[in-house]
Amino acid sequence: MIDLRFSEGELDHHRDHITDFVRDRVDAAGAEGAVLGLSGGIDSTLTAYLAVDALGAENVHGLVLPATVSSGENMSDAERVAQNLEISYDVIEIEPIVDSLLAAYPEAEGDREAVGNARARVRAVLNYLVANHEERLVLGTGNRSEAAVGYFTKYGDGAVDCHPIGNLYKAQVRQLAHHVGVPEDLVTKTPTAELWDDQTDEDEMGVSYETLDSILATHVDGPLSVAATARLLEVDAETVEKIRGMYERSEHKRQVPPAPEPLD
Ligand SMILES: Nc1ncnc2c1ncn2[C@@H]1O[C@H](COP(=O)(O)OP(=O)(O)OC[C@H]2O[C@@H]([n+]3cccc(C(=O)O)c3)[C@H](O)[C@@H]2O)[C@@H](O)[C@H]1O
Ligand SMILES: Nc1ncnc2c1ncn2[C@@H]1O[C@H](COP(=O)(O)OP(=O)(O)OP(=O)(O)O)[C@@H](O)[C@H]1O
Ligand SMILES: [Mg+2]
Repeated sequence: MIDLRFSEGELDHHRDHITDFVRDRVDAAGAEGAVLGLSGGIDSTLTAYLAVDALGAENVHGLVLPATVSSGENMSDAERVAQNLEISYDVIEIEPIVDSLLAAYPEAEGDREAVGNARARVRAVLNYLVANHEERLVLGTGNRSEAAVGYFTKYGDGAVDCHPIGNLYKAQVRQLAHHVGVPEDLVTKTPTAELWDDQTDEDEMGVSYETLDSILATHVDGPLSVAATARLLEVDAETVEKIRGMYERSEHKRQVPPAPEPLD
C-alpha cells in the first residue's frame, strides 16, 4: 500500500492551513462561530480540535445526538471530547424525531438504509437549528476518502457549510489527530457511521481504509490505470474497478443539483 502520511515537518503546516480555513470561512460569513455534531469518532473529534484551535473554545458548540443504535461508549467519548476541549455542548436524543417521521410515513419502517439516512438528516436539521439561532456555521466532518466514494448521506452528514478536513485521506486524519493531541483510543477506534446496529465503514464498503486510500491516491485522484494500480498495490483489478465505480456513481452527491439549461 501507499504511505499517505505527512512527514513530521509538514504536520504543523497542514494544521495551520485548516485552522486558517475555518477562521476565514467564519469571518467571511460574519458568523459568531461554529457548530458540529460530535459522534465520538475520529473525524468529528479532529474537526472539533481544529475548530477550537481556529476559533477558541467559546466559539465552538458541539451537539451529541444519540440514536437507539448509538453505542454508549461512542456517546460518552463524544461528551469527553467536548469536556476536554471545554466547549459548550448539548445532548439531544434523536430517536423520538425519527419515530415521528416514521409515524408520518410508516411505509419506511424496517427499511434499514432509509431509516439510517433519516437519522443522519435529523442530525443535519438540528445542526442548522442551532446554526440559525446562534449565528454559527455548520462544520462538516467528512474526509477525502469518504467523499470520493460517496460514503455519506446526501443532505445528512453531507449538509454542511464547509469541509475543514475534506482534503485529508483517512490515514492523514488519524495522523493529524494524533499530532494535535486527540486521545489515542479515539485515534485508533474502528470507524462507524452508526446508522444501524453493528455497522462499520470497512465492512459496508467491503474494503479497508488502507486499501481505499491507496486506490484513491493512485488511480481515482492519481494518474495510474486500473491495471497499473492493481499491480503496484498488489490488489485485484476488480477491487480497483469497484472503487472507481463507487466514485463515478456518487458524483451526484458532490455536485450542486442540476437544472435544465435555459432555452435560447
Ligand atoms: N445519479 C443520481 N443523480 C442524482 N441523484 C441521485 C442519483 N443516484 C441517487 N440519487 C439520489 O441519492 C439518494 C441516495 O443517496 P443517499 O440518500 O445519500 O443514500 P445512499 O448513498 O444509498 O446511502 C448512504 C451511504 O452512506 C453511508 N454513510 C452515511 C452517513 C454517514 C456515514 C459515515 O461514514 O458516518 C456513512 C451509509 O452507511 C450508506 O452506505 C437517492 O435516494 C436519490 O435521491
Ligand atoms: N451520534 C451522533 N451525534 C452527533 N453527531 C453525529 C452522531 N453520529 C454521527 N454524527 C455526525 O456525523 C458525522 C459523520 O459520521 P462519521 O462516522 O463519518 O464520522 P466520525 O464518527 O466522526 O468518524 P468515524 O468515521 O471514524 O466513525 C460525524 O462526524 C458527526 O459530525
Ligand atoms: Mg462515526
